[in-house]
Amino acid sequence: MTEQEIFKGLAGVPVDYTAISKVNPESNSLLYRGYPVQELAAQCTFEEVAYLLWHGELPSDAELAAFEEFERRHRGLDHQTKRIVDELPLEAHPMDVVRTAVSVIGASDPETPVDTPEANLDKAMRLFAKLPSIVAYDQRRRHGLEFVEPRDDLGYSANFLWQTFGEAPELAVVNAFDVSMILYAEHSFNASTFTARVIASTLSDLYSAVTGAIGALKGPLHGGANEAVMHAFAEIGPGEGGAERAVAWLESALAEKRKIMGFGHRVYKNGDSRVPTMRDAMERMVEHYDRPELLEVYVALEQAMGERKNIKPNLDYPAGPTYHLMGFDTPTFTPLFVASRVVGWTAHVMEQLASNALIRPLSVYNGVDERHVPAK
Ligand SMILES: CC(=O)SCCNC(=O)CCNC(=O)[C@H](O)C(C)(C)COP(=O)(O)OP(=O)(O)OC[C@H]1O[C@@H](n2cnc3c(N)ncnc32)[C@H](O)[C@@H]1OP(=O)(O)O
Ligand SMILES: O=C([O-])CC(=O)C(=O)O
Repeated sequence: MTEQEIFKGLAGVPVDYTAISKVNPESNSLLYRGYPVQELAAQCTFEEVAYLLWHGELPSDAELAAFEEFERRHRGLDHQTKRIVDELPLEAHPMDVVRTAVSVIGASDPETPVDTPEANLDKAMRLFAKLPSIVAYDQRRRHGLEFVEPRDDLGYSANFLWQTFGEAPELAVVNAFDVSMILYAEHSFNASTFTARVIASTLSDLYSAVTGAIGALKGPLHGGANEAVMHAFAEIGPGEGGAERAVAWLESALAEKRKIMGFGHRVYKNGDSRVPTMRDAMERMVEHYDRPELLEVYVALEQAMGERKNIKPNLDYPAGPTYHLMGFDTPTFTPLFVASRVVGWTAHVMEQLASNALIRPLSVYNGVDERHVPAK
């Protein structure tokens, strides 16, 4: 038998072009439509960045105003979606809830089969507007709290925090949250985006692509890692002496051959381009909530992981503690990632459809040789 080379996990294999973002591990940079993500995080709102990712250009004042008006008008949750969310068990993982809610929205939308670029953009913008209501409400219902109606005098991030906590959020918190949304929005052919593109390539619909992408994001090797980071912090435990406990925890986790969540990356091998910006936001939140012990654990674990394995943090490492400080429940962290990445997923669905080829790679068979059912 001749040995045929295979590319396990498609590692290092380019499978298509994209004009949406450029991940460059050599220069440790990430560009959205040509703009460095750090500049966008410093100077733009998440709404502007979403517009950029979908349209390819930053919006003019009039374009932004029209998009913001659309987004604010579509924030509410219809009765049917709310009723179905209410029927799901309170123990259901929030990723399962958000996946189901997107599926319900798709099943109820008469436009689902219409796949013109205009119809898909409209669906993408409506999903973008509705996801905060779903994610916020799911966290609240687990605490026995009612749905909080959106406020159309607030921008996307301020309203997201308002709908989750039912209190007017402080500006510093809104800014840190907005930065996290911008950083999470897009990252080329990661596993969930590739899933969305595979689904789109069969000429299925945009909601199916997003539903599948949510399933792919849930896993701890991908988006589920932001939640898993906080499980590690919980295992390390609160209180004084966090740095020593973090190092001891790491030693035993590595001895048990556990993967340390929030570290490592398929593409970046010298650190994730988004981490310094997210870490700044996290440090602002540590100061804002006066929780220096959390930063102590963060720094100790990062340093020990560098010394023991020479593996650097990815975006999920600073994002997890940031969301924890803001008051989000740990299982809500990955749905926050969904609310942001829906922009990237839907931009990729539209890009895939604009120049589609069915995605269908080959496999190399290594099962038993041909054989025959014995004659009876
Ligand atoms: C937003 C995002 O989705 S970013 C990714 C979030 N995921 C995580 O944080 C999960 C933890 N990280 C990992 O599991 C990995 O680093 C991945 C899945 C992200 C990337 O994996 P790959 O590119 O396939 O790297 P691979 O798994 O081959 O790692 C190479 C070596 O580093 C080790 N390694 C990589 N990451 C880690 C980690 N987080 N903890 C411990 N060891 C690790 C591997 O065990 C492997 O060691 P070996 O050669 O002795 O077997
Ligand atoms: O690119 C990846 O493989 C994972 C990642 O960082 C992301 O999706 O943001």
